[in-house]
Amino acid sequence: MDLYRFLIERSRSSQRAVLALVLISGLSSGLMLGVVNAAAEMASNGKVELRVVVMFAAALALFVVSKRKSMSDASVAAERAIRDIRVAMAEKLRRSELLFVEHTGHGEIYARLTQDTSTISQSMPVIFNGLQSAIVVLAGLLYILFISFDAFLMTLAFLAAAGWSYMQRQRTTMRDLEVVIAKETEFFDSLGHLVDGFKEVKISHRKNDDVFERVSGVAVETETIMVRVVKRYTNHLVMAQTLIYLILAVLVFVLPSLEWSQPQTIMKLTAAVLFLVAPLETVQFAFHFNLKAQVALSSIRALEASLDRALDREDAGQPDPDPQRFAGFRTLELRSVVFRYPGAEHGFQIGPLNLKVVRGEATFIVGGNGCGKSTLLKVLTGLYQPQSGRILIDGIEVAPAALPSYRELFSCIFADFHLFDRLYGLSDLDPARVNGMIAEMGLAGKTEYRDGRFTNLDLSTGQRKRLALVASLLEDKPIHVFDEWAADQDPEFRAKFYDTILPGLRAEGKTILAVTHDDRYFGQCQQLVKLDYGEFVAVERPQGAL
Ligand SMILES: Nc1ncnc2c1ncn2[C@@H]1O[C@H](COP(=O)(O)OP(=O)(O)OP(=O)(O)O)[C@@H](O)[C@H]1O
Repeated sequence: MDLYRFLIERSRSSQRAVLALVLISGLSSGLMLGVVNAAAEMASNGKVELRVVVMFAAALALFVVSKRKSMSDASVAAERAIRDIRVAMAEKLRRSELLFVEHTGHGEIYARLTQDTSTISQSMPVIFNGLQSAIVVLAGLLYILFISFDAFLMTLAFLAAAGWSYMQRQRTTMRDLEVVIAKETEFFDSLGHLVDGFKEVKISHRKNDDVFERVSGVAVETETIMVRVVKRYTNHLVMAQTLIYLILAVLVFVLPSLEWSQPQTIMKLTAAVLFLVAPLETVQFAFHFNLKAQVALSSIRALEASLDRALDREDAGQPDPDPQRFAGFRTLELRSVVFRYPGAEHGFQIGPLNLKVVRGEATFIVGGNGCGKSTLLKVLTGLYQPQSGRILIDGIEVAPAALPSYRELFSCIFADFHLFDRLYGLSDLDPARVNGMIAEMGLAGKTEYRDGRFTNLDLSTGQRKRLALVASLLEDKPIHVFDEWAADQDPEFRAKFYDTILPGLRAEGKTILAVTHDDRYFGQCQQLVKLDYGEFVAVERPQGAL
């Protein structure tokens, strides 16, 4: 039922109007059967009356109008459904917590938003067509009932047998389709590894073979299940058609031997049963697509439910964050903050941590690999919410509802930053100023800011970081966060970063939080924080600090 509600909600016409159109087109088609049969009978008696011709024309006109309108509504509804799902999911995705997105495979999101949505959209017109055909079948059955009760009972019994046999298999098919959907997610994931890890794959033929085997293996598994599903479907289709032909056989071979049967009645019944063949096939087709669409919709709903659970409560349903709310801050503090990664049995933990960051100062964070420096930055910037402890601005706790505004304080270049081709979130930029900054970063001739986007992002890691720095400086936020920014720079840019850029930012009143290993530049910070296994082992003012 979820699927029907979903389809009808997105139809242009009201729910009743859609059902009325389906009913009218089905009934008008049934009416044509009756009229044609009546005309045939009249023709055999020598004259076809004008009223029959008029009735046929009226039924045909009704059929054309209602069929066209209902089919176009179905297609519009299908496109609307895709748009609705995609927009709603993207909306939920952008409001969800970072941890959820980090832990959800890309394959899961892509498969739901591409494969499953198109399954639903392709199914919708077929399902609407199936509904109309079901009405035609119903009208045909009524017509048979009108001619002969025995023939009606027989046809009904045959159809019920076909329906019952179909229902028996439906659960198995549904389970198969669910497995196919899971396999498709796996396929997207393994394909993602092939593309993202292309260098590694290209350089080692054994790795190449293994990854390819995984991709093709999943494709073969999907094929095997789909072949099973399609075979079951075609078997059923053939069986249902065979039943129809059996009905015909009974009509033409058995009924004439019965005393009461008239040749004209048998002719009419034969025409009526033949008339049912095509709509019955359409109904079966629609059942098959209905099953596929239902399974696709359930998997979309499952991802939607996960997104709802992962909704960043502070980000959802709130007015837009206010970037100015904390912009004039003097101090930022962590008090007894503890953050632990959920899920894993011994999830990594940082804290309890106490730290005070003063406006206009630079805090450098140092520590060994995996000691929690990036995690600390995500907690400090409000991207991860601590399990306990508080974040204070000027001595006042940042309430959960204020977190989105708090996050607006920061401009970050994380170690795994994403370089956008456009300066999203910035408007009225002077391209000459942007290009001047690009030149200062030594990127002139490599990329350019033109027509609102960077002309080239195929840069070295260090160059990409420099371009990210241009974007970050343009954002003009009160706090700059750098996660090992200088690690990929040559000595010249490293020196420029520590000796010119950071002091320049401080001179503008900006606060700096930087993860670094460059001990020769520790004199450029006012606070040095040493982290070990998630705990601070030292928080000090380095010698020679300015
Ligand atoms: N999304 C995550 N889910 C679960 N555990 C994570 C996640 N991200 C990081 N970790 C774990 O947290 C620990 C600290 O990682 P983090 O990236 O904060 O360290 P780091 O000090 O920045 O390391 P590096 O210097 O190597 O960048 C690691 O053991 C890592 O496995």
